Amino acid sequence: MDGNRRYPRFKVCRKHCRCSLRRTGAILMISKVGVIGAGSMGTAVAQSISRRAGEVFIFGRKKEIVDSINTDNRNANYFPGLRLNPNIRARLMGDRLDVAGCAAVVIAVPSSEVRSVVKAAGDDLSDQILVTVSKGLEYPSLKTMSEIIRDETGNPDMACFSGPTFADEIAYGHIAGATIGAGDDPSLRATMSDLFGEFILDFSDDLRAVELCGVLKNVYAIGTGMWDSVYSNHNEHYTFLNMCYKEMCTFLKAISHDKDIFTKFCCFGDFNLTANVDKSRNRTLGLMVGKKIVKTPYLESGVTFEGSRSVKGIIELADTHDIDLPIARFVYDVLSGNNNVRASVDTLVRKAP
Ligand SMILES: NC(=O)c1ccc[n+]([C@@H]2O[C@H](COP(=O)([O-])OP(=O)(O)OC[C@H]3O[C@@H](n4cnc5c(N)ncnc54)[C@H](O)[C@@H]3O)[C@@H](O)[C@H]2O)c1
Ligand SMILES: O=P(O)(O)OC[C@H](O)CO
Repeated sequence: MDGNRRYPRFKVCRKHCRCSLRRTGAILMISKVGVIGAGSMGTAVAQSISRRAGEVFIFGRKKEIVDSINTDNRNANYFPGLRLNPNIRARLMGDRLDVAGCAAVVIAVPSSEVRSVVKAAGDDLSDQILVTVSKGLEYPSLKTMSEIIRDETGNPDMACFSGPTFADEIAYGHIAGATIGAGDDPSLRATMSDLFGEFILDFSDDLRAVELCGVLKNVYAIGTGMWDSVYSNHNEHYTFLNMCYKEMCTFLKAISHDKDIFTKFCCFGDFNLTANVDKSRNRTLGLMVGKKIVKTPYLESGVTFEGSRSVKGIIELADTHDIDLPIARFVYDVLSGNNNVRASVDTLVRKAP
């Protein structure tokens, strides 16, 4: 299906623009947005935003991808069949990031790279609105992406975007819901609504908790894949899914002041999507390790398996709140080389409260 056909080229309204950004009293247009990361999520988000903004610049580190976007309006590595909107241009990341004039910059690289990318950008990212879509937890600092970005840029204008949002489906313009995690500054929320106006949005003022939902759901998606590699009946699958969600919510209850987080897109929706749908890399990793199709270590594959990188951190973070996460520990144990998945799964069943 040609996703471009569903959205006529966005016309920048210069008079009564609904997309005006009202920061610090000034009326700004979404004339220019930066996206760091030319992988699947960076490209997808750029395509979505380009339907609502004047220009979108993708900053990539691979010359062939930058060239493919600029000469052929395609990201040949990630979406060879998708024609990118012509107002998307790509730039090679160099010593400086030329993000001057961008109303917002979206950070869409794997979580393990976020600190080095924003550190390298230094002052270039100090006065834009920064939005992270990366779902991970730094180890051993146990910091979320927004905490890392704030550390490195000193910029307080931070938000995150998280929900049941497979990149390819975003790129082709299919309906999706997402949670914006941001403080309660109404102008920041308004900017997010403008940028992500294609999505059904809900909001949380607990940015960290929204980010942790994205971390947790990846871990439990791996776990569900492992479980499903052993048990294949529907009752079994949904029983485990329920056990995972309960464990995730126990942790969130302890750390979040957002009492409604459990019903938001970043929590229920993203957990279900990632744990249930084989398109998920995290679920697929669990299935493949469980079925012994791949052995650990598998990280050399270059595939972005976020849950495997953050599982140790999430267990330690829960420990600091005196919370035990037996399913997360099971995931960590199997990923660390315990390849008797059936025995570990059976232990989980026996220990279930
Ligand atoms: N793909 C999805 O469906 C999806 C959806 C929501 C959120 N996310 C999150 O977005 C983040 C990125 O995932 P993705 O799916 O785009 O991964 P990806 O593997 O498709 O792409 C990652 C991109 O980042 C680039 N990159 C890596 N290190 C870099 C560096 N140091 N400097 C510049 N570029 C660098 C790679 O070259 C690659 O192009 C992850 O945290 C993921 O959880 C992904
Ligand atoms: O493919 P996954 O498992 O990295 O999941 C992608 C997104 O996070 C889904 O919202």
